[in-house]
Amino acid sequence: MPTGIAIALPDGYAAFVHPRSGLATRHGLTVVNAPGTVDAGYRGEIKVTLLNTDRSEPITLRRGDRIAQLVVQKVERVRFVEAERLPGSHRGDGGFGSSGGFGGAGTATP
Ligand SMILES: O=c1ccn([C@H]2C[C@H](O)[C@@H](COP(=O)(O)OP(=O)(O)OP(=O)(O)O)O2)c(=O)[nH]1
Repeated sequence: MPTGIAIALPDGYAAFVHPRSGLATRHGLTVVNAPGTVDAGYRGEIKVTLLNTDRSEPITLRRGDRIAQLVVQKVERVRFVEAERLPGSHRGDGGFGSSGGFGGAGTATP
């Protein structure tokens, strides 16, 4: 969805295109690539990749509708350093779902 908006962010910042909770909750409308990343050097039009997840109800959008929200944040520049091993942590290498927290069928954890 075109927005008609172009911005020039200072170096060291990025903007993130987030869905709006109200549209998501009431209409199932979300942003596919949420959050969309707008790089500091980008000078084109900001576009919003909307997805209507409601398979039964179409949604009509009109010019001026507030379809997303833009969050501007400072971002760190990092330098990666190769290491033989990483410092320990409570989680360790436990991956997706390893910390529990929901009672999916047959996967209950104490
Ligand atoms: O929701 C979004 C996400 C990105 N952009 C614009 C700004 C961003 O700077 C540019 C590229 O986005 P991104 O870096 O996510 O794209 P990519 O798929 O990694 O390709 P590339 O960086 O090669 O363009 O597209 C939008 O307008 N809306």
